[in-house]
Amino acid sequence: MTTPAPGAKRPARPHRRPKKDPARIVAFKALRAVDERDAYANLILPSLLREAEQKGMDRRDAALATELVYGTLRLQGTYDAVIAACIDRPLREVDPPVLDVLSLGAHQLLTTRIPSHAAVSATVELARVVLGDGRAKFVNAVLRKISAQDLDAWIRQVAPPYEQDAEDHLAVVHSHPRWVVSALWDSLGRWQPDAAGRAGIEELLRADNDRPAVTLVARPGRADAAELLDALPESQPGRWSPYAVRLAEGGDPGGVEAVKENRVGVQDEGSQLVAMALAAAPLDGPDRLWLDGCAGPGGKAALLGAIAAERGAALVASEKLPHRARLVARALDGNPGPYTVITADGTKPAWRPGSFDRTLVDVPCSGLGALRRRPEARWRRRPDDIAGFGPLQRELLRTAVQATRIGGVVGYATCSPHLAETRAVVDDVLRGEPGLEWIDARPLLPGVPALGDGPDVQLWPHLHGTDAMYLALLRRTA
Ligand SMILES: C[S@@+](CC[C@H](N)C(=O)[O-])C[C@H]1O[C@@H](n2cnc3c(N)ncnc32)[C@H](O)[C@@H]1O
Repeated sequence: MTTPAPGAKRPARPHRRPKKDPARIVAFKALRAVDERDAYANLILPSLLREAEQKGMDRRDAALATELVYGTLRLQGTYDAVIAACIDRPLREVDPPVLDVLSLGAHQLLTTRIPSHAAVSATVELARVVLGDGRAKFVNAVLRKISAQDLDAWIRQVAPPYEQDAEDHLAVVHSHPRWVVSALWDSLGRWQPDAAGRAGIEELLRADNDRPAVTLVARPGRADAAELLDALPESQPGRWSPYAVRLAEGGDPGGVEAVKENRVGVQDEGSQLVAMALAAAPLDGPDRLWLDGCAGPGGKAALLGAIAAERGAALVASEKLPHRARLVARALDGNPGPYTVITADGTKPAWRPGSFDRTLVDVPCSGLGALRRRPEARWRRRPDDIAGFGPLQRELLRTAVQATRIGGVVGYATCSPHLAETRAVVDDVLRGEPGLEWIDARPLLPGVPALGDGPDVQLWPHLHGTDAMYLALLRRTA
């Protein structure tokens, strides 16, 4: 081989086709769908994985794609701050697909164990496939800057010091919008005043970024937790609910026979506790007919239906949206006792006042209590959404009260700890309805610690290992 003479033009490198890496391509497609079409990662990813598996993607690649999507979405706020420090224009001027590739690269470099050189080269190859060679060069340059230091060093560089602006610091470090940090901190301070310092809020924000275990519910009368624990290696009993079983990491509920038979469902332990507490609230007089007024997709309805059946009571499960009412019907299918699923607007009741002995309204809310399950939700929500839910939440609680007989019990639940969606709603309705008595919910969640000073309860991911469910129980007295 002859060496070119000094100064001679180098021969052009033969064009090499980029290597297609199925895991990263799936991860990129999922991020695009979340970004472009407001898709939910937990819905879009399984369908993309199925498609890729049909084309030969193996389980290891599927696991990598899953980790890349959830990890990138969870720490998006932190990665955005790092990427912004590595480019010379505002982030909003970067094309969204380029930003998605950069975020995937930042995640691999700063949070996974993938060696830096492999993270950069695999992400640049991805960029060549999905963005083209020109933009891949830009990706390469930015990723090389990111790889110059580790996550801690980047955070020291891009987050304001805690002492200077605590909320902004926490927002960058724990990748939550600032207003969400602020709302969660207010609520934690209200419920856990002794554990709402810096350490407390950081534990909560960290818990939002942890992947939650998949929890099953053994619907009473149809299955029991012991049967599941025997059948599922490395599964663990629930912490608080006797019906709960936590799957081992990576466990797939779709493969569990009892889930296929609908005797067992997938349900966070916090949701199980809400249904159990409503069912356990003391009642004078008959206990025959229960209502779930906001039932879709049917998790709580299925547990309530099973408990009601054991007691000889019937359940009416009502849901406004027809497609969600169909999910409720599926969740209740095979329930051992009587039940009816109806499609109805809970604010325009399809039942006579005072019909029910127990009523649950698990109202539509911001979902700020389930951020660990829906990593993209925190970036979609806006502070205005909270006020937007308020009138409907109050109206649904008021109609639930009217639906319940005197002496009966109403449960108001949200999957949000935001004070404007929890205490403030119940306080307002109580002010306008003199015939209501607040029931202390704490004794109805036996063994569950750190429930505050009552009478309502707020669960927390970092303290209870559940979603941040809120529950108030009211008895109709007049
Ligand atoms: C938080 S979800 C309920 C979750 C359910 N309890 C479970 O555990 O599976 C709230 C539900 O209320 C429904 N909804 C919204 N507005 C409603 C209304 N006006 N009347 C009845 N249901 C409504 C939503 O469609 C949604 O399915």
